Amino acid sequence: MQQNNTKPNPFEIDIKYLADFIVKIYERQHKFLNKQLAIHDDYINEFNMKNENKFYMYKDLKQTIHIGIGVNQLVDASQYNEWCSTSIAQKGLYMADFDGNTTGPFNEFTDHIWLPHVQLTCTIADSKVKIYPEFSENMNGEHIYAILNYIRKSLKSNDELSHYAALGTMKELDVAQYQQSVKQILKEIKQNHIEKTVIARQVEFKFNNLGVRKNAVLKNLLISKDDNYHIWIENKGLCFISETPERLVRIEGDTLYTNGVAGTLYGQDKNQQSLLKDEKNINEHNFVVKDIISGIEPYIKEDSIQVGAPKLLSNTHVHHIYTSIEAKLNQNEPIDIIQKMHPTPALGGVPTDKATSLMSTLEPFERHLYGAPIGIVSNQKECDIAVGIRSMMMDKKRAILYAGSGIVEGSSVQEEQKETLYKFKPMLTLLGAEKHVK
Ligand SMILES: C=C(O[C@H]1C=CC=C(C(=O)O)[C@@H]1O)C(=O)O
Repeated sequence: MQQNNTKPNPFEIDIKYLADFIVKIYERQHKFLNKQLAIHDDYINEFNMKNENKFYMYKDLKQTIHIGIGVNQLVDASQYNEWCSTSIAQKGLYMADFDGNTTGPFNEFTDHIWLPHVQLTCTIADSKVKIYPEFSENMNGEHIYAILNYIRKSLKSNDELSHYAALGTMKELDVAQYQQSVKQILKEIKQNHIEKTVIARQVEFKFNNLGVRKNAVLKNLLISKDDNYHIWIENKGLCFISETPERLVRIEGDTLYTNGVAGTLYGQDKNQQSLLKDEKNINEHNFVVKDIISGIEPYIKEDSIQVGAPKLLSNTHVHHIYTSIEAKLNQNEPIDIIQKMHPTPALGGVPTDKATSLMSTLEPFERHLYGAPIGIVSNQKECDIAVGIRSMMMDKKRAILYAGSGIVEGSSVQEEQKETLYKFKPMLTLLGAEKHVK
């Protein structure tokens, strides 16, 4: 990243062009990486091969968008403190896979901080977007500003992409096995071994031979009105995409912010406020909040914790009970805190060990980035980390969608199956395929 501590000059665009601007950046990734200063052809080819389709976009709950193009360096999470001791302020994308087993499709990135060649941080104030470009030492800054300028000149709000629908067939996978698993968990709960276990399932959306228009899917993610994290991580054409309401942790200065999000009502035409009075959902929510608080206790100052009153968090397809939690840190070790907090019972269960081992014997697939901590980490000991639910892994031929729900006493197989079907809707909407779920 840039070799000085001064804030780079911001680049400004009108907010109405934001989605198109980012889609165009996505389409022109190679242009950002190609023209290096005085580097001969072989190097350029090798450089392009290495950086092929390595891109991320992470929009946090404060609407700040972080974009990364290419990989300049991968910092192993265990080297975090050494990285912090370098004087240049840097930030990058951190991801873990769900259970720390690094055999997933993004295995070279998991438990690493991905420092891109070009990083764009977009902040929104009034109706303007300020874009702060930063770039690695071997990049040409003038070249990057020239591409940004070129894109700005070519902008005309392009609605066409957002009406796109991917054509294909949808299939719920392993339904009988899922139903059996919910019954099995309910049995374990009755026998009092376990209070809550989250079980997930998958839907496959196979594209027809036209394939998928990735730039249209990205645009749909960018124009989504729901107040969630929006995540796109891509490596060699394989994309992990998530629209998640779950914050694991945000650390800003000496303050830690986290949320309990659990307890669900699905569908649009229901009395949403009733969720805040529903005993089963309140119990499920309380497990999560209690566990999060005990997880952060070693890291926070006594009596500094502020827990909000439970509120309704409403999205287009599903609504949750939400509790904000804020505290002052007594020690700031972001990576340790992330690893200690994950998985909260919103994704694992109570007690964590028993619930997660039951979950892994019952789910017929690896979770990889589904439910994993993903977010921005800086060497100034700040971070903003989401949990990768309501997500999909997409390539040219198909998308595998993931969603789960917490099973507690009083859960029913049909209700949980339906709830998860609604939780697939945000990803189906990005594909323009939501009509597949009635
Ligand atoms: C595991 C998921 O949701 C979790 C997060 C919020 C509410 C949940 C629930 O009410 O079951 C789940 O614990 C998912 O969407 O895949």
